[in-house]
Amino acid sequence: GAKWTYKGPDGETNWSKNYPYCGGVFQSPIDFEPELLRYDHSLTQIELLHYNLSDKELLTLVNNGHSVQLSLPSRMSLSGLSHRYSAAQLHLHWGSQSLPAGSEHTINGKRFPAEMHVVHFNSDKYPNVSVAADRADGLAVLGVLIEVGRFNPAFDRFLTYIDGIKYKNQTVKIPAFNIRELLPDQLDEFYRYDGSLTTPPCYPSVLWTVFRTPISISHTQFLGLATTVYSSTVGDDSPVTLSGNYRRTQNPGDRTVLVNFQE
Ligand SMILES: NS(=O)(=O)c1cc(-c2ccccc2)cc(-c2ccccc2)c1
Ligand SMILES: [Zn+2]
Repeated sequence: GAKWTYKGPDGETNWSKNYPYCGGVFQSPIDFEPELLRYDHSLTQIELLHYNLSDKELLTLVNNGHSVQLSLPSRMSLSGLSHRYSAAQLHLHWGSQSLPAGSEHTINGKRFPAEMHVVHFNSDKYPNVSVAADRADGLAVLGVLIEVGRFNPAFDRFLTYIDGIKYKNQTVKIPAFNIRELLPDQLDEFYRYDGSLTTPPCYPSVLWTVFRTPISISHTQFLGLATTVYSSTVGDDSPVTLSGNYRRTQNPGDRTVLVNFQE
């Protein structure tokens, strides 16, 4: 599809010119402001199936020019939702060295340094993520807020390889690992709402689950993420650092955000 960026003339205010859904309803991300939240005791826990991958298998890490993305096997899945959702990929959104706030979702206006998305598709109804991507019940994405603090060994399982994907369209195969270790210890408290892909084509096809508890990475790990990869291709005579790859928060409209916790 048409190229899009996070800054400049192809930036988010113009996405809807080529991607009409980006100007539509149920857009993500949103700010979790107190007035939007509604406690729902019937929200069931998310269960992660087969997240503990063997290091005998290889995953593809790619720089797609907009993010760093790790492929995931479809035998990894979520239960506890209305359908089974099988994993497809995980990727990140982050700030920059000078502006270290790059999460997509915000909590009462607080933007975190980064955010990880684990993308799953409804494998009860659809054969793969591409078919599911534009169906209203097609996708379930887990959002993990990332703060800077303690070093995160699980994060280094892929971060140590990003020197191999400095440029757009570069890929590297990495040994798989326990993806559960990338998620917060506590999965019991989360925000749940109906939204969209936060990048073009912005399909309103995502059931969002954003965990309340952030994970921590070290400042060095954050700088590694924010300063190593380029959005430009190898040989491009003016390399552009890939950073600040987050969409601003969208109008919630009359949506409420369900939460399974009370202050
Ligand atoms: N941010 S997100 O979780 O809504 C999301 C981001 C990206 C994305 C795309 C380009 C560069 C970087 C990130 C792709 C998808 C996607 C999910 C299912 C099927 C197709 C695409 C979903
Ligand atoms: Zn994302």
